[in-house]
Amino acid sequence: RPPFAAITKLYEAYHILVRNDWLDNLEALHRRYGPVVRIGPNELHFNDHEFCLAHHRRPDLGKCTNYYGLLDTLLGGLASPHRHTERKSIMQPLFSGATLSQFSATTMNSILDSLHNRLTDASRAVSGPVNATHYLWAYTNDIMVSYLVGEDKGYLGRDLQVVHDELRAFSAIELATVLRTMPIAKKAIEVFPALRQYSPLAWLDNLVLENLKPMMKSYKDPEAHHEKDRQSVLARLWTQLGQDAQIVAQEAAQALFIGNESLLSNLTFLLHNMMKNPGCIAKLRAELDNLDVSMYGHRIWRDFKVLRLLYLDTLCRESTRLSSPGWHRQPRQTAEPVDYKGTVIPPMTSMRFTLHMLEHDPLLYPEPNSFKSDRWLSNDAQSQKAMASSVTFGTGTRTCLGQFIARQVLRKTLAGLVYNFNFSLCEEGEGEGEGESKKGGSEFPYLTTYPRKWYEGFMHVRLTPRFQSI
Ligand code: HEM
Repeated sequence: RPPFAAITKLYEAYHILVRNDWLDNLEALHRRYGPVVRIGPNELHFNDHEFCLAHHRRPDLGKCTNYYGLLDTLLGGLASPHRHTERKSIMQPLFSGATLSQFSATTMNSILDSLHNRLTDASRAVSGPVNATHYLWAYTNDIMVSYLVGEDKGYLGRDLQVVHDELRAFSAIELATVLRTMPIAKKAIEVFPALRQYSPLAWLDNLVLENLKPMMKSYKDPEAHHEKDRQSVLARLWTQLGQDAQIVAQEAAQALFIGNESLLSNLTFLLHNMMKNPGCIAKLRAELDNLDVSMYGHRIWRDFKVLRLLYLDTLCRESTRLSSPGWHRQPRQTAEPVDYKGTVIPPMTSMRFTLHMLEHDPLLYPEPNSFKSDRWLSNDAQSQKAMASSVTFGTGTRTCLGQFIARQVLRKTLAGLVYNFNFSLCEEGEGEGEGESKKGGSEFPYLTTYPRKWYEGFMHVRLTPRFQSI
């Protein structure tokens, strides 16, 4: 089961790079063979929600380095649980607590103002649809870059198509697949690190290094010292991660890379789900109407109470559940043998599960492919179990570094958009400009996370302001 997978990792490469049917194939294998299937020479894939969650709580699990490719010296890919705990204890406070609250109440709000202004202009000036993918991409980059390097690059104020085309790191998943299925490609990058310059991560490395250099100078030369240079998250990473430029640059690039694309994807799903479920928009507006708009006008993201709205929260939870990408597995291994329902799994076997499959578990989420945000409203035992079993932001000790930022961005942005604009989805193809892609096969190609270049798809939205003056 399946014999080719037992011999070579090219089985995986074939289904991802050639057939482009990895998730469908995986689901078919589980239907045929049960909850455990072999997907590589030393790799088992599990579709057993309870077991996966319990297993991932073990403190001795390591990440499998071949899967995490270029991330394997960074927080997101460090194999050793001990080294990961050390690194996380340094990095997590920089992505939560006071640092995040300060950012959220100042810069994040200003960037939301910019998004709002730009969309207001677009909704008044343009008779046709807007390319929401371009807007959201510039917006998520403004958020992530300001958070990391402490400087607002103002992407939302520029030509949005140029920002999108220049900055989006396409084909990253293909690169990851090549690195994990063809170890020689990974070795080549280890031996010749300069090759990374030709990877989708190059622009991020350069952006971080460009900001790291003046900061390093500020530490070396007290004359060039600017206090601001030492307060950014990047500066704090620099001092706290042992002033190692390469590690700092790559940790920051990793956070930018994951953050940009996952926020874009999640915001796109949110808007898509709203437009497909207009009843939810009406209910959300009723909840938003309870806020006191006299203080902030229509800029309701400035009201911290937005982050406490229950219905808004359920919409975000449901949309994030549905947006879990099918390519993302969670491979872990341990030096101990593992008992799986009476069968002993040898030490160092790579044991994996796919977030998407657990997030679509029909036992926990009835009608798993439907957008049913009310499933998060109830307080009964079934809902509590569903809540506790959610793996949207990962599992065990290796949960998402950016989950607190992400939660705030999703809630504030959705509230601001729904409160201030009427929007509807254009038919596929309608509003597509010259040179824009429609490839990709799926009904809504813009929902693909980390797409290939030319296969990205764009979400076109018809937008009108809800209020006369905003
Ligand atoms: C809604 C948006 C997001 C979702 C659904 C999400 C999901 C995830 C998941 C499932 C993992 C675990 C990956 C694994 O174990 O292989 C993870 C890890 C990670 N995420 Fe996110 N993420 C989101 C936003 C962000 C943002 C905005 C950032 C940037 C600050 C970020 C940075 C990271 C990092 C650095 C890790 C590795 C953490 C570690 O291993 O300790 N994520 N994320």
